Amino acid sequence: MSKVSFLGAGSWGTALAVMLAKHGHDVIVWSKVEAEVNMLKENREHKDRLPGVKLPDSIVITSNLKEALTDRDLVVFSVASPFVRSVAKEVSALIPEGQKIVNVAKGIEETTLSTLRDILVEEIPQADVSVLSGPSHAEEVAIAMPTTVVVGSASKATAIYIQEIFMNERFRVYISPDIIGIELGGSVKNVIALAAGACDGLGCGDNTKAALITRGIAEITRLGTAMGAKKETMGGLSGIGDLIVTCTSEHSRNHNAGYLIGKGYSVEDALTEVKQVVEGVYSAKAVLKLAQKYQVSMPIVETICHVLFDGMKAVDAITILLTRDKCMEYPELGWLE
Ligand SMILES: NC(=O)C1=CN([C@@H]2O[C@H](COP(=O)(O)OP(=O)(O)OC[C@H]3O[C@@H](n4cnc5c(N)ncnc54)[C@H](O)[C@@H]3O)[C@@H](O)[C@H]2O)C=CC1
Ligand SMILES: O=C(CO)COP(=O)(O)O
Repeated sequence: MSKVSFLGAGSWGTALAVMLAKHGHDVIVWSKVEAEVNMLKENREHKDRLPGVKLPDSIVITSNLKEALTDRDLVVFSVASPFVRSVAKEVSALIPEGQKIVNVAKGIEETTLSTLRDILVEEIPQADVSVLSGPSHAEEVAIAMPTTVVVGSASKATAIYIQEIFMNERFRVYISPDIIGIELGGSVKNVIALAAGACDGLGCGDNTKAALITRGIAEITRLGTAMGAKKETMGGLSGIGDLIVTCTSEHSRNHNAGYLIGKGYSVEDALTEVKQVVEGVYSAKAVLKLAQKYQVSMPIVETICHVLFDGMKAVDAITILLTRDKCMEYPELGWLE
């Protein structure tokens, strides 16, 4: 059994911690948020995020970083993307050479366009940093609904090490060397899910949702392959798999925020209403800047940015997307003349 610490005790960190503890691992959960630590200690339950899911007695909750980071086999980064850099800076001096870290958050840093793993590698250069992603809502993982994810790592041995820790009869873990593909899929799908939610809020139908998912994965694939990701990963769990669940699930924070925006809420009001982190809002501008940098067309991302940041109405966004210049579905196919 392994010694695993979680940095970040939101719904995802808590759900994974509960799962690992139930499978016999020695689990410590740390949070920067004092109120969260107190609530978890007092109630042995994350009342805000995962009501009804009891923390096994074996889980240690702490606000002491030294306690959380001494002699651990694996450190899981489960803070929301806007806090990955600050937490990484704070913990770096306590992380030993070769420490295995796995990031489970999804996002792109707006100011640097760095992926979250890039941030961890930059701030904690002595660590061996991997990623875990896929269609996996915390609410379902916490109650052991069958779920599949993929771990991306530069080293096959590390990928297998992390796979061994997380895998159980209800949580299947695949491994892959395509770290950038996994990270981009997980980050960009949140932006597309905002659009899918907005369409639902406007009362659009299943055709619209299918169109967004299909053209969404086309955009993710264009950006991903331009940045060195493999096409296969875009058709995998961290690509189309996560895009489908985020665009369709009642649990999705991004879909729910988009839905409210489609209903006419301001972005601010929608975020207040959803309460938990809506990563697509934090990543949208970064994804658009990446599209410009790599000169790929991402019309859905561009249009949702106008809705989020320039006051465009969601209903007008649909017209704009549908009336763009006529084009081929996949221009690279061409015709043999
Ligand atoms: N909730 C889910 O079903 C899943 C979430 N994810 C990803 O995991 C990440 C975390 O998501 P959730 O747990 O849902 O978010 P959440 O909103 O439930 O929790 C975020 C956590 O970040 C930490 N945090 C908040 N403010 C902080 C600060 N100032 N400094 C340091 N840490 C702070 C806290 O522990 C907080 O609970 C996100 O990137 C999300 O996309 C990935 C898969 C599933
Ligand atoms: O990434 C997720 C599920 O795989 C969570 O998506 P939301 O943040 O939209 O809930």
